[in-house]
Amino acid sequence: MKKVTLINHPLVQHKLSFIRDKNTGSKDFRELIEEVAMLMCYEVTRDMPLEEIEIETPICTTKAKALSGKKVGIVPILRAGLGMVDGMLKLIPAAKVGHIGLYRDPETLKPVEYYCKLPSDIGERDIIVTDPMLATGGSAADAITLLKQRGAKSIKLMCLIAAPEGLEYVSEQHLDVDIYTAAIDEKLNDHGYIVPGLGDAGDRLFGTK
Ligand SMILES: O=P(O)(O)OC[C@H]1O[C@H](OP(=O)(O)OP(=O)(O)O)[C@H](O)[C@@H]1O
Ligand SMILES: O=c1cc[nH]c(=O)[nH]1
Ligand SMILES: [Mg+2]
Repeated sequence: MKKVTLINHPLVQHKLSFIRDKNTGSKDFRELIEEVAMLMCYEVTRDMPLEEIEIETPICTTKAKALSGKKVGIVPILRAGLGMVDGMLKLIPAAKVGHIGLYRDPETLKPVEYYCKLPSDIGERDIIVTDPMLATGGSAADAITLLKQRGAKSIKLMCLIAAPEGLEYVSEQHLDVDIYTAAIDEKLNDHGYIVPGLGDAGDRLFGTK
């Protein structure tokens, strides 16, 4: 199994509690997801390569560090993954954003694809797939398969809450993908929702319930 990293920074955990709370409305829910995504992005990009450059401070010339030109692609799984994009773009403004539209059929719980638009140089980018919820893992696994079919070679998955079932499924299907999550919850219920979870992330973000 590839690495699963639990991001248990106190700020992330604190904000996640308010995200889970059913009394948190859409405005606060959106803002908190954006903030947590930014904090998580800091960890997910920890292995970005650096190179040495020369700069001039007001005092003298010195060697300094800069990101070594490795390009990043952020790929949210629509809809809910969109909520994590702006926070990440604040830290990596040069990243390009691809979109994969999937919804989970409520009867079969299988993902259904309805949209895909990716940067043309996807194979040269470090891809971070975002989706707050990793439940059965079907949506994330299909999105990653699609990315690989389109040429992506370096892929990480970033979610907020993962069920053990989803972690196992994605890890089995994609041995080469590291997964980052802020929580590993107990289980799925009979409708495929994460317990305790946060409910339906897309509906809470966009007020569609
Ligand atoms: O791991 P899985 O069992 O596949 O479930 C997780 C998926 O379900 C949710 O999306 P949903 O189908 O509700 O679409 P939405 O984001 O448009 O609401 C969620 O955002 C994930 O994409
Ligand atoms: O708990 C869950 C499971 C799938 N999708 C969600 O939005 N929430
Ligand atoms: Mg939804």
